[in-house]
Amino acid sequence: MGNLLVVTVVSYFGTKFHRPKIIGIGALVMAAGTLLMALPHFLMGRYEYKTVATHTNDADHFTVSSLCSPVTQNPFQQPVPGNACGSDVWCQKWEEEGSPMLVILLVGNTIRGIREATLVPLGISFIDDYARPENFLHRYFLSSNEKDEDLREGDGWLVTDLSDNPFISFMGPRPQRELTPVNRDPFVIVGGGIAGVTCAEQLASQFPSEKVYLLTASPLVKTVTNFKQVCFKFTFNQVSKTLEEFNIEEQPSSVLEEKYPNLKVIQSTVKLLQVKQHLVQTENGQTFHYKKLCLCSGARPKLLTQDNPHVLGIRDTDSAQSSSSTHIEYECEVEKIYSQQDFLMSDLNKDNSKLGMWPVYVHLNNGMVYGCDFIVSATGVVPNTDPFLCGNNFELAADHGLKVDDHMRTSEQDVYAAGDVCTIGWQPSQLWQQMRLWTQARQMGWYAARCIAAEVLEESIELDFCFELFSHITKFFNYKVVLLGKFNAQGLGQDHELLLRCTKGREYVKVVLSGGRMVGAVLIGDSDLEETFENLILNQMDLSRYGEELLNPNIDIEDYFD
Ligand SMILES: NC(=O)c1ccc[n+]([C@@H]2O[C@H](COP(=O)([O-])OP(=O)(O)OC[C@H]3O[C@@H](n4cnc5c(N)ncnc54)[C@H](O)[C@@H]3O)[C@@H](O)[C@H]2O)c1
Repeated sequence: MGNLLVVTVVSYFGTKFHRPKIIGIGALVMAAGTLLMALPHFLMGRYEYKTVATHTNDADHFTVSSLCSPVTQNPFQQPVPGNACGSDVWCQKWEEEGSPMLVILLVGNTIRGIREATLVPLGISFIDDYARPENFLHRYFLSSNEKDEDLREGDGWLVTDLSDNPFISFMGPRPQRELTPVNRDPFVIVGGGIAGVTCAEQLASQFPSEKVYLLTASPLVKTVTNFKQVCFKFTFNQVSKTLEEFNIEEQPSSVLEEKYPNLKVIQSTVKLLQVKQHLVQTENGQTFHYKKLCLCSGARPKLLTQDNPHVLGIRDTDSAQSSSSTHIEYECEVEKIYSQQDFLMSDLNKDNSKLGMWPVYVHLNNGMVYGCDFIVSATGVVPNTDPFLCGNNFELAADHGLKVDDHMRTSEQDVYAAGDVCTIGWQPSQLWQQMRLWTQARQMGWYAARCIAAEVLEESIELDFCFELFSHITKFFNYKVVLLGKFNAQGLGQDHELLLRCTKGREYVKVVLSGGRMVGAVLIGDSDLEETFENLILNQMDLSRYGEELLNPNIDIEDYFD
């Protein structure tokens, strides 16, 4: 009864929590129920016989009669030596005591039954999730429908914590049966950022009859809205090849699940990955056996020091400006960060005692020392790879990202990666570089899903065109900003020239030329040059003869190159 009362609730909600803990709580409940069941034994006093079985000469014949009945119902009734029961008074008393005892027994048994609800569905599913396929217990628990159920649930469960061998010695030799293959979830994606969500959406729509699991540590997921491949007003029907604009919205996971019925979002941090077993485990105790896994766990701000609470991390402040209240130290690195206590005890304090008391001090490698209220560390990001590395053999890039090939595959089989967590391992095009930005996270998530699909469907796939030319559109102080190719002359050394055009309050245009060819551009404001420049960069047309005319505002450059 207890089992029936709670089994539905426990099976449904139990999986959302740490199952061993719930099973432990179930064991405590069972202990309480068992104690309650034992209670009448101590409350009732000595056991008194209410009936007696009398043996007659006929060996097979017993007569049962009530000792409480004043009237003998059976001619063969014998008096029971030492029996106090014979009066109506005593029998009445016994019945009065009996009913609460029965209630206690009933309640105890019901509470005890509750334990079944935690042990059976959660226990069996826990073993299913955690036991390795080659493990005998796994085989035993999952494939032995014909075996005795109590043994499976009870005794077998007790030895779960033991290793295989003692169990096998106890149970006898391993049955020579074929191992039932682990039922794998087709697609598992880790990370509810832009890369993970894009990948999950793409897979869910391409494989509507397959389950897609998105496991994410964050309570909200980041979704792309208002996506458009940039379309320019001058060439109305033409869509840009690489430029795209979209908004990012944080939304509850239910929005995704409603849109894609085969997509399930699990809000729990992944704490373990075993690539050999194709197994992912989350903090809430759930385990997923994947066919294809895509890791999109993003990156976290790189901190100058982990130990000081006065050092805060943010992702990017590329554009710190000097003002009367801002002082910038150029061409230096942080040598060391001191807490107040450490600083006062250090040698530096002797020469810098005029600095006064500050919560935190920073020593730069140009010799300068500053006291501060807090330090903002905006020194880039570190890919979130920690939970995936232990016991696996991922190849990492110099920036600690998971190295991926041109199909977004990591070095481990069936594991893909996209977004900030990965670092490209292929030779990039001359005009593209990896930067950890929204645009690339979306493109990589989308392309990773297409690569996974191609492999599942045994189709071939080419590196997507978005990796041909670096392009990024964003907003800065409400000005549209377009970055194209080697917009900062990255990797060009001295081998480049710059053309600039600036109209105060309206636009800023910078073009990077190398060998007479356009290789990059920065467009701020409403220049409307992005499509033309995208084409010029992709075509690699020789522009030497146009010189500075290229940015002459009186020339309609669109017509010029049409
Ligand atoms: N400006 C900002 O503050 C900011 C912050 C984050 C991301 N971004 C943008 O997003 C881009 C990256 O997108 P992305 O999708 O690669 O990363 P992301 O940082 O947007 O998302 C990573 C996701 O992975 C989840 N995650 C991390 N570790 C996990 C774990 N062990 N188990 C389960 N989930 C885990 C996080 O909860 C998060 O949902 C960046 O390039 C950047 O442009 C910007």
